[in-house]
Amino acid sequence: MPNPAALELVALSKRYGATTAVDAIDLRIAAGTYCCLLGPSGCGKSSTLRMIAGHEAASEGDIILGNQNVTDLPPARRGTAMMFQSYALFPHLTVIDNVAFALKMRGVDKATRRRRASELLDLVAMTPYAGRLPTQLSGGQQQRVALARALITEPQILLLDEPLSALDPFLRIKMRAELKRLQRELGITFIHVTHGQEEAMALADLVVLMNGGRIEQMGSPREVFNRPRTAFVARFIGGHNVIDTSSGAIAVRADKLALRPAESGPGIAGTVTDVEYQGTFVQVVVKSEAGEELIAHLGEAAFDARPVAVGDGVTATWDGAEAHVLE
Ligand SMILES: Nc1ncnc2c1ncn2[C@@H]1O[C@H](COP(=O)(O)OP(=O)(O)OP(=O)(O)O)[C@@H](O)[C@H]1O
Repeated sequence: MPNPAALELVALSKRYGATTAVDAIDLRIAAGTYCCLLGPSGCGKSSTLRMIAGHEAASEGDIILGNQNVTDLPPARRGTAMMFQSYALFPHLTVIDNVAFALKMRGVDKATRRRRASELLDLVAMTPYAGRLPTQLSGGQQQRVALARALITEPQILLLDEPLSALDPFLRIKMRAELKRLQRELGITFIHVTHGQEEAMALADLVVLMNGGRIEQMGSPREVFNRPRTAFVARFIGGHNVIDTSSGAIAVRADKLALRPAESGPGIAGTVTDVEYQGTFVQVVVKSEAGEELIAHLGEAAFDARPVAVGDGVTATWDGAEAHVLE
């Protein structure tokens, strides 16, 4: 693999007629990073990815890969490769011919093509399936072939558009671990579009959370989870309560909320509306007098020490140090 290069987006925008899908975003991704573009449907993740790939022209701004401005280069000359959600394998070609396809297009001789394709099949543990057709493979196997096919051009950056969304939950978690392993082994940059916050947290070195065509917050999963900048981030990333106080909105993690008996001092008074046992914790939903829902994740021992039931009056409290002021 060639030396991986850093990627920089400079005031990058995409407009479709009157719709601004991506609104002047600035982003720098260090070489060898696993980056997840995360956000709700329509926030501009795929448009950003397609502009990096060159499948979509930028309306404004620049895409710099290493020290080359690739904004106006065709996809094949950028040093990027894309893996699609549908895998897009050629149904009439065997697994090995699917993987070798890009090299054939580039006029590479047959022996070299076969050797490189075999190496990549080995990398994704698909060597025993080299002679099969795509229809004779499971979803997870098709995905491995699609990965091998994208990697054969030795990209500096692999772009993945919702790569796990077609898989069942069990396979999704298994393939998620494989993607991470592959990225670590290859040492190249992966940019992975997802709307799943759990997926992004599990995979990313860098989470880029988008909202309405802009970057709402970026950082390591722990930074974003522990220091959400806005109410949108706290809600989207989950596991937080967004609470309006007299001095503005704050976020408090569900596992940092404690429940005391009713009228036991400062806090938010409310009524328990739901109790769910979740194995490692008990989720208690409290409806405040103002009608807001608060979620508390109590450790099993803490719950057993002071159990609550639906209909109980409680006061939700938190340590001041656990309250994150939101913009
Ligand atoms: N080809 C297009 N023509 C017109 N509008 C488009 C086109 N592609 C995307 N859009 C619009 O641009 C905005 C961003 O779309 P984009 O596909 O980038 O979002 P996304 O975050 O990837 O969403 P999803 O998770 O649903 O794929 C949306 O409002 C979408 O409707």
